[in-house]
Amino acid sequence: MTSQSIQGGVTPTPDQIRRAPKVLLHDHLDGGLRPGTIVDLARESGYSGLPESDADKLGIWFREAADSGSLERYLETFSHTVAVMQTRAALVRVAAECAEDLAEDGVVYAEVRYAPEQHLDGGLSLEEVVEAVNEGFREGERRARANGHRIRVGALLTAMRHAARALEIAELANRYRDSGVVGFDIAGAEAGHPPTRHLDAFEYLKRENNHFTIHAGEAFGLPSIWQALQWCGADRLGHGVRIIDDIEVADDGSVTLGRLAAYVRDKRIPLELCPSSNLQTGAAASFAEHPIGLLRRLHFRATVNTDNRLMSGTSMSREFEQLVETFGYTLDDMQWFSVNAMKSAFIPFDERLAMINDVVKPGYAELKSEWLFQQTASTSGSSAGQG
Ligand SMILES: O=c1[nH]cnc2c1ncn2[C@H]1C[C@H](O)[C@@H](CO)O1
Ligand SMILES: [Zn+2]
Repeated sequence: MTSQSIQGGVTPTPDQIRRAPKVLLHDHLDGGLRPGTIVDLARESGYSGLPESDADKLGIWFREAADSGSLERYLETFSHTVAVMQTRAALVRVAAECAEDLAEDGVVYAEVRYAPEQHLDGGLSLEEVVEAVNEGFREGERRARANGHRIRVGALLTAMRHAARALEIAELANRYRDSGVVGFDIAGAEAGHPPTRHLDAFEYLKRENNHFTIHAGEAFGLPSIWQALQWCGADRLGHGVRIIDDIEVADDGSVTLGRLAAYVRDKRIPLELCPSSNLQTGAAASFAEHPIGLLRRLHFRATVNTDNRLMSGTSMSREFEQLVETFGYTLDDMQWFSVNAMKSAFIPFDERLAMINDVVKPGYAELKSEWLFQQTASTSGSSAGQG
């Protein structure tokens, strides 16, 4: 049953959280496979390295193995998902199911990322990888629509920061920018792999007026965020959660921002926050202690994301359920995060605006009106009883 929170907003039920229009900017294709699909694809391709052959047990294995407190060990689990994503058919299936699963969870717009260079072992070219994933996303969008859900999915092409193919992948992203690819990213182990090693790729994208985000401020702190913004020119920060290291909260509750934190807030740099993932890699100790609470209060351009649904056993709804439970967030807070994310998307301004005005805001208005009607019904019910 819906209730009214102390802030005066409406505290959403789990069902309302699922139905609320959500916007996702940070989700890895190879971190979101259905366990049953991994088992199927391993059987079809002859991959014998899976730690479990039963889908339920495999799902648990991923969550536990990723729960190590270290980003490096978390990333090791991707060897199994990447291993079964080496053919055109596998990529189409995984991408289609990704779009379907997100739509089923009430996501209306998503940017899903993957590293094309990790899907070449079966003989595909970089172009064939991108085209297979695009085809899968379009198929998933169609199937979602047939099931009464509308979603738009754009791809972000990731380059691995320990490798040396960033410029090549940036060029690929640019070539497909009008065909399903909306931007570029770098990911992988952060410590020891500064983003400035890939300056040529970022400078190329800037010259092309293209968009990119950089994983920064997750396993490594402020220097990584500073480089991503001030040397590389990132439009958004993948995680960026360690910006908290530049924010001081005094005993009396007063807050002082350092120069970098002030810059991030003043320039409205979007933070792609991924709370559950951060708990697993050790970037935060608990939901209650996660910096998202403070960053939201201080009006940073904070967004809520899944990162890797398989490894964290999560979804957008689950992330929001925990935020609602921990911080008492209301439908207004959910709308604020969703509008923030939509404003920060890499699609053109007019399309972002249309999503905000025609999809996101009406969706929340409808959920809030459900609450109003429930209130009216219960009030008139009780007065009828009294009268
Ligand atoms: O949270 C992350 N930080 C850094 N790298 C990550 C994270 N989640 C996934 N990756 C890596 C592993 C994947 O194979 C790759 C492309 O999606 O991106
Ligand atoms: Zn990530």
